[in-house]
Amino acid sequence: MIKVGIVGGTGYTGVELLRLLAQHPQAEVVVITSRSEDGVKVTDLYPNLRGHYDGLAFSVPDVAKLGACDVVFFATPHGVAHALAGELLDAGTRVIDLSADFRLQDAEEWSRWYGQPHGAAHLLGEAVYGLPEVNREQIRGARLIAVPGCYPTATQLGFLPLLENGLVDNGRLIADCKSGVSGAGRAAKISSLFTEAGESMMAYAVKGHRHLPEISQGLRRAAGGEVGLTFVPHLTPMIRGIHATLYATLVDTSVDVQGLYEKRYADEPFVDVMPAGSHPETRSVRGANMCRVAVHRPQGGDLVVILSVIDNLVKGASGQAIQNMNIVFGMDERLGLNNVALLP
Ligand SMILES: NC(=O)C1=CN([C@@H]2O[C@H](COP(=O)(O)OP(=O)(O)OC[C@H]3O[C@@H](n4cnc5c(N)ncnc54)[C@H](OP(=O)(O)O)[C@@H]3O)[C@@H](O)[C@H]2O)C=CC1
Ligand SMILES: CC(=O)N[C@@H](CCC(=O)OP(=O)(O)O)C(=O)O
Repeated sequence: MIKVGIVGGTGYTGVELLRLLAQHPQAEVVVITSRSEDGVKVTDLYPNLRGHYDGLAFSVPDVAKLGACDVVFFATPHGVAHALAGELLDAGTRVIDLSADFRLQDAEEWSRWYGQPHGAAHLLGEAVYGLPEVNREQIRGARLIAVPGCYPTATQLGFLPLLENGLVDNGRLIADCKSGVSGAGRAAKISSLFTEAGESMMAYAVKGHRHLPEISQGLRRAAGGEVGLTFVPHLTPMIRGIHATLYATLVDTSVDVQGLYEKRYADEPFVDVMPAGSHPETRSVRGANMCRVAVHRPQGGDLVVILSVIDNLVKGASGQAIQNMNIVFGMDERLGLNNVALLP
């Protein structure tokens, strides 16, 4: 059994880790932290977990206890993993970070976007970006994994086959993305109130969102050179889900884009290429570790539109984190991960 610790167990991604790990045959959660719920039983706060974590209570983060785990997930705001990851790695514990702390390879770029100094730049050299569809070999055996963000997962999986094959104008990429409100975390915020977000939709951070450098970094790697990306996130009145509508201009209109996507993802357990012209809905991935993509050529010209949907809390965070854990420890990548959505 792999002994698991979770830092940030009361937040949305922390609880999603608990929900998914409850069904993992090779992993046992032995430490779960919360500063605000210290001493509270997990099942008292989250009755949906009754019968699974009955003996487990939240405790304040303690490096000695966490360092006795085989792997520690960070489901915390940025900066927390910077402070603790080094000591855990020294203790021989693997670290899988759901925050953005180790996603950008350039510490200065990270500081610019996150508004604080990078707290662990010396660890960036060994941090592996945990997008299995790109980095599976590097993830195997890695000590430190940076789990991609939710918008970056949907956007990169949608664009990758086009960029890897040099099929589009890399300077004119557009990602028009919508997120459910759980993407903003569980902490109280006026913009997340039901009365604010429940019946409204808005774009935000059009001038520049912190996922822009992360997505661009991944797309540059795929394209083997510079890319020009416009990324506009939106908040929509749903709890879970990311819907990415991606636009690119083909440089060769004779290519079979649908066939290319089917081939690229044929062996990927968590990417589903739908029949050409499909309209994947976020509810078709709700609760599932799955990205569904669909290829469109609206006017049959040089415009290609890719639709990509994920559950932000599963393939966009906790499910992908567990997928990484499975690969790191050499297990079947699909263990504990249901890829069947809750709703049709
Ligand atoms: N929500 C989403 O869809 C996604 C989130 N992410 C990323 O995952 C991370 C977690 O997100 P989410 O679950 O939504 O966040 P939440 O705000 O819902 O939860 C944050 C958790 O971190 C704990 N925490 C806060 N500050 C500290 C601290 N200084 N030290 C230790 N623990 C702390 C909180 O508990 P307490 O205060 O009691 O200690 C809480 O359990 C973030 O970095 C987020 O950007 C990534 C992809 C998708
Ligand atoms: C709807 C909403 O607010 N979404 C969050 C992004 C989700 C996320 O958790 O991203 P990181 O892990 O990179 O911080 C936002 O736009 O900031």
